[in-house]
Amino acid sequence: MSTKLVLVRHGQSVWNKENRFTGWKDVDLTDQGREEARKAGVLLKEAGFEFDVAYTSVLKRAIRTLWTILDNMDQMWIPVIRDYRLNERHYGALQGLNKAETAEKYGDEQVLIWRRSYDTPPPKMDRDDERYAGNFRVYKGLTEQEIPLSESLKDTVERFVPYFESDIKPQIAAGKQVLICAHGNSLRALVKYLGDISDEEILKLNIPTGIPMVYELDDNLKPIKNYYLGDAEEAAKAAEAVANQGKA
Ligand SMILES: O=C(O)[C@H](O)COP(=O)(O)O
Repeated sequence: MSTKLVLVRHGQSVWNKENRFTGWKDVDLTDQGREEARKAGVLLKEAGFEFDVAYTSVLKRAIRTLWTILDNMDQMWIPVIRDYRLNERHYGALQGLNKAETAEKYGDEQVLIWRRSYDTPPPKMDRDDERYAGNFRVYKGLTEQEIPLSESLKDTVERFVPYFESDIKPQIAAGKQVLICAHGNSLRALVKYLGDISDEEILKLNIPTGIPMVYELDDNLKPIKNYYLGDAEEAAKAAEAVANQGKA
């Protein structure tokens, strides 16, 4: 028997459009992002998905994408769990900077390391920075250790995977159809873990906005196969465009 798990990166956000490092900044979707979310909902509905529970981050670009998907599937009634552990990887002091301009200043190679290396985090944000997540009510219940100043993908794996194991995996194991709506790098963290992808290989993975990614899992919840719903060529092109965002 195979179980399906669906992952969706939020639709295009305002800072995706402006090509700025976003991380934990709570920016909303653009009109294009809303349209991507609508299309994702239609694709999932047409493919016959019936979700039992959905998980998302505490960032509005992912939450609104999830709402839009469920609205278009007429499944807004299912339980939705928001948790900061699904948040985007924290981009540290880079948050807010333009990616191409940062590449002009520091070089494509350095920006690739900050964006895609497994264990090199971007430069840290200071705790007295107004952007520090501890200043926002949504994160008030977290300890200082839980509020990142910057994260590598490895740090994001260490934040997200234990939550996946303790909270999401038991639902899948119980036969529930689960939808996860999150972010480019928090989903890369999960994909790395699910597929046991090496630290080197994960560098090449870029996840496009708003395209549902379906995982078929075996009884041990190991992936049998995974694919994007809809036009595969369009998904590949969109992933390539994400890869190029960090070039001068
Ligand atoms: O946080 C961000 O800027 C994006 O959501 C993901 O960015 P990346 O593709 O540059 O890692």
